Amino acid sequence: MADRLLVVEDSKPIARVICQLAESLGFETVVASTLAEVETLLHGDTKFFAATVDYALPDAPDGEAIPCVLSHGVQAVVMTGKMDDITRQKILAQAVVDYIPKENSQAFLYLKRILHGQQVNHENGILVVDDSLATRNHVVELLMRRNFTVYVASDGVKALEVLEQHPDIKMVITDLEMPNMDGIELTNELRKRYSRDRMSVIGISGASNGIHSARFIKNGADDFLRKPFCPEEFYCRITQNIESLNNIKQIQRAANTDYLTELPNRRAFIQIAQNKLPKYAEQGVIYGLAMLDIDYFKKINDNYGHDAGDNVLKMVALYMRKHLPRAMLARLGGEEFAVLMEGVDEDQLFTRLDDLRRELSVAQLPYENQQISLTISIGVVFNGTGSLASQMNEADQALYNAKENGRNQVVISGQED
Ligand SMILES: Nc1nc2c(ncn2[C@@H]2O[C@H](COP(=O)(O)OP(=O)(O)OP(=O)(O)O)[C@@H](O)[C@H]2O)c(=O)[nH]1
Repeated sequence: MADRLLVVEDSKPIARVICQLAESLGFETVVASTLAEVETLLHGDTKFFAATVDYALPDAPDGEAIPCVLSHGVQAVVMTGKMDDITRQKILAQAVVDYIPKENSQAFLYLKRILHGQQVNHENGILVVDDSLATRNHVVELLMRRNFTVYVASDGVKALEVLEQHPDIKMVITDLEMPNMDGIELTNELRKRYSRDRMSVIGISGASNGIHSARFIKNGADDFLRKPFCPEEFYCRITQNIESLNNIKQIQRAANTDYLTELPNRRAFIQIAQNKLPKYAEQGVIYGLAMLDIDYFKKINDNYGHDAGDNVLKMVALYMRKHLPRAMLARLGGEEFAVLMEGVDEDQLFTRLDDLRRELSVAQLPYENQQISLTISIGVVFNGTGSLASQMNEADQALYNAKENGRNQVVISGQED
């Protein structure tokens, strides 16, 4: 069921814009235009994930809807036309997610970013390291408001233990002075274990000069906060660092994924297989490497068009996923795919690949109003001994033999006769 967003807003056009952007994020929206309506809704059975709260309403001109929403355990993002410092202080003194001045259309883009963050931030684990319980609790409370998954440790040594147990942690916020292992030593240790594209480190210190920020950064931290910090600055730095980690992850994923089939591409296959082969040899794991190619694929493009060809490539990838759920699959390029499968003997591997071949050979792949039939050829190396490149060549040679022998077959290298 969709999460529900309460939109507290007396201007109908603004409420409509907020509802549209919230619905584009998958929220179900309920609008209230007065404090009285808010109270009625919150006393009812409807559960709300969060609320956007207009600061001034006809029956609540001075932000009275904010404590009302918060007292019902609903997170509030405040939208305000008032920009003065007293209003800002008054809003920030309450446990709101954020406040957004309604100055221009940027405000709505920012709101969308905040709401999306509230939906997905639980996927981001953040470790807070501080020996002061008061500071730790303050930072934890700020992070919880933004729905992050939060862990705590009271010094560097304990922080490393927590990190071992929770691989989902993406960010460490660490104080400088702590017993056993201080923030600088911890940052150093973290950088030995986690690269910058895997983990973000933010240092915190109360020192008034700039020395500590430079020390943190030079020891591998990504950012620095000076105590006392205001919630706005804190959130800006956290969000920016988390977003850049997630952007790097997305770029890495795009660079390693075939856009059409969403299988790993050649680069990813080679990288992963090159890591796996020495481990298989070391641990005596049995495995097979196969090259798979669609027969006469050019004719499919010629007869049905390039889009139909693309669709066939996607369908073949789906059949491969179905028959080889535990194998590593990849589209190497064009109409050529690769399979790396561990823990199966030669007969089992042959049977799985041949089942895939057989099912595809009798399938009628639908495309628009047409049914497309095809066959595939597969070349396999079982428990190869050479480098990945030489095993791929060997599998390619077996594939070539499968094509030469009439296509629509699986050939295991060394068993051609
Ligand atoms: N639709 C589509 N076609 C592609 C794509 N990449 C490569 N091709 C086409 O795949 C075809 C491959 O043709 P060939 O290498 O001659 O091989 P084939 O027709 O499958 O013949 P055999 O492999 O000998 O059975 C070419 O026509 C390419 O244009 C793609 O991403 N989408």
